[in-house]
Parts: sequence; structure tokens; C-alpha cells
Amino acid sequence: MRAVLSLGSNLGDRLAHLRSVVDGLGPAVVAVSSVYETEPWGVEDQPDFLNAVCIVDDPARDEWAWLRAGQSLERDAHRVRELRWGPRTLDVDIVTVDDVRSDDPELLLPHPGTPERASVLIPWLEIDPNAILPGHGPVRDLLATRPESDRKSVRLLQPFPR
Ligand SMILES: Nc1ncnc2c1ncn2[C@@H]1O[C@H](COP(=O)(O)OP(=O)(O)OP(=O)(O)O)[C@@H](O)[C@H]1O
Ligand SMILES: Nc1nc2c(c(=O)[nH]1)N=C(CO)CN2
Repeated sequence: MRAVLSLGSNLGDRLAHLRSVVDGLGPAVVAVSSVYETEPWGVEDQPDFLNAVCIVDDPARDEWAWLRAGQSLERDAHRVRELRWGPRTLDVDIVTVDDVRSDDPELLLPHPGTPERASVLIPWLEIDPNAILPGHGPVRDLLATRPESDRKSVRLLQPFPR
């Protein structure tokens, strides 16, 4: 199935952590956005994040397989889970998997934070200008409803290193 993944890091070698996802998922990766430097939301007193979005496709993987793949890459980055919304070496969120809807707390789909997060919407639009968030509509329209301060907190840093 086709999944949209949101990648984030604000500890250690942030670029290397983002790269580890794209390298780890290998041929399943269809598209990767540029890298953005973003001001933290949630807990604001923490280092800035690097964020990117990637699209992956693998007919052999369903939504649970994508969740496990993301969690395994987080473990490889030695992520220590402490504070909700706190600093992390690597965060892999499953934003969507095809049109799947899920209210299982272990795998909420689409990821419920998405409509409010310019740090996901902006990189996603870069690689898919016509993206639709199931149940919410065009990603472009969601971004247009965000305050300008949110949009400005997401700054294009560099092309994704490959
Ligand atoms: N769509 C999803 N993608 C990734 N993890 C999810 C998803 N839906 C639910 N989860 C669950 O969320 C937990 C991970 O939470 P985590 O600590 O990464 O949250 P967070 O990144 O701090 O906050 P947020 O989920 O709001 O981005 C895992 O136990 C996972 O099962
Ligand atoms: N800008 C930004 N802020 C965050 C992020 C993130 O990826 N980007 N992830 C968080 C943990 O879920 C908390 N805050």
C-alpha cells in the first residue's frame, strides 16, 4: 500500500537520522521532500526540528507493516521515549496509508495531528501538490487555513541528502 510518512528529528545528527529512514526503506521510497527546519510545536522549549515527508509504496505492506517499519527505524536511531511532544532523535509518523481510516490508538489514520501541522503539510505539498487528506480534503486548503506564523515557522533548509 502507499503511505505518506512524516519524519522529524531534533537531537544529535538530525540530517543523518532523517536519511536513515530513506536509506532503510530503500526501493519502497517513491518521493522525498526537501529538508525543512521548523520551530517546535507542543513543547516549545526544545531545539528546532528538521522535518521532511516521504511517500512510500509497497504492495506487500499494509498500514501495520508501515507502522512497524517506522518504529524499527526509530529504535535504530536509539530513540528514548520520555516526554510527550518532547525532543527526539527520530520520529516517524504514519500520516496516511491509501484511504485507510483507523481509530485504534496504536494506529490512528489519518494521523490526527496532520491538519494543524504546517511542518507536515508544507513538505507534503512540495512532493504532491494535489494531495488529499482523507476525511479533510485538499492539503493545500488545510495549509491555507493555518495562521501565517505557523507557515513562517517552517523554513526550507536544503534538498534531501541522498
Ligand atoms: N499514525 C500513527 N503514526 C505513528 N504512530 C502512531 C500513529 N497512530 C498512533 N500511533 C501511536 O503513537 C505512539 C507514538 O507516539 P509518539 O510518542 O511518537 O507521539 P508523538 O510523536 O510525541 O506525538 P504525535 O503522535 O502527536 O506526533 C505509538 O505507540 C504508536 O502506536
Ligand atoms: N516543528 C516540530 N515540532 C514538533 C515535532 C516535529 O516533528 N516538528 N514533533 C514533536 C513530537 O511529536 C513535537 N514538536
